[in-house]
Amino acid sequence: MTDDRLITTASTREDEALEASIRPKRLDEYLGQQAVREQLGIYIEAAKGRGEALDHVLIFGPPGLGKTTLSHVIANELGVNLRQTSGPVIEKAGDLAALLTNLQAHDVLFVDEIHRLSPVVEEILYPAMEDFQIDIMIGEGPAARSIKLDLPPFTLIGATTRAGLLTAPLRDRFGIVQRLEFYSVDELTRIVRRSAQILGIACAPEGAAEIAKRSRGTPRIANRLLRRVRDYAQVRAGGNITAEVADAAMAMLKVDQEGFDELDRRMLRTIIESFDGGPVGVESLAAALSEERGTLEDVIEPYLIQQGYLVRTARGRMASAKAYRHMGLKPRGTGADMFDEVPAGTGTGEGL
Ligand SMILES: Nc1ncnc2c1ncn2[C@@H]1O[C@H](COP(=O)(O)OP(=O)(O)OP(=O)(O)O)[C@@H](O)[C@H]1O
Ligand SMILES: [Mg+2]
Repeated sequence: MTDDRLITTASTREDEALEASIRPKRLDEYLGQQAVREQLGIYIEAAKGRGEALDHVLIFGPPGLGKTTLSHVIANELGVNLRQTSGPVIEKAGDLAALLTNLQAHDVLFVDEIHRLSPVVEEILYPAMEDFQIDIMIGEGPAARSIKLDLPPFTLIGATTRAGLLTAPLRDRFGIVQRLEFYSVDELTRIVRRSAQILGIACAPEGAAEIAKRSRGTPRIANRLLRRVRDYAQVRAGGNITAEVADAAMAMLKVDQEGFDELDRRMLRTIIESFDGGPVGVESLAAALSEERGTLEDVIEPYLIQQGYLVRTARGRMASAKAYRHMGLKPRGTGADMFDEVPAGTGTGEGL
């Protein structure tokens, strides 16, 4: 269902095609994520200086924030090959063993959706990460025996949308853990301007800013909106993306001032109207919206929470006063606006 969302964070075939040209390849083209870039820059330089493989890296953050991109950037900066796979694709221990034994010294093995590795496969990964060794079983039945293979020193880069789903032993084996944050409007403006330049799109700075503002803090969405606004500009406005053209295009696309689309608004409206503002459990909410729980948790709510529209409590999700106002409704007297006005940790005083 979410696949036809314009602002879906999942990548589409059109994305993939343009990907190659606009995906940053070096650390200095990777915009935003200041702290992550600075730290990784140091770790990479240090590992290269010592002539060692970079320590294993875990990257987590919501879809479309640049996990895959960053992994490629790291391999490029290290000057090594990157082999790419993903958790659900590695079915048998042997699949992983084949990947590992084909690596060259200091190569990067990128495992996307690493939280979806099967437990048997994960077991193989532990000694591989720790000692660059794997135990594999040869043969079956009574004749079966286990042999130890040495691996070249390599760097495992794992990416996941939710670090909470990783088992503790796996998580502990990553020396470097980086969390990607939603991008600021300024950062996204720079990303839009860079993409427009590469794709040869005439985009005024104010037009780029307008697109950036509605991109839900997410570069993938920013790049996609840029392409849709370009189509509109080409047909209706002589090809130039100004602030007004961007605004008109986005109105047509039904992306509102905050970058929310139908599904975001439906989620907020459902909490407010069907569940009296919450708290409502994520399962009930998913059922009411006919969406998968995972989609709500990974794709929709992180940004709503970060922006303060949604509050996650032990008893479920609640709409904040900001959400009521955004939907053109008057906030409830108690719970809802309490979360909006009272700074965290100041207790329950005010509203009650
Ligand atoms: N820091 C950045 N600077 C510029 N462009 C970026 C940056 N991060 C990501 N992008 C762009 O955003 C798009 C999506 O990034 P990417 O595919 O790396 O996201 P992801 O986190 O791997 O998403 P998913 O969880 O769906 O796999 C890419 O097209 C890339 O060009
Ligand atoms: Mg990815």
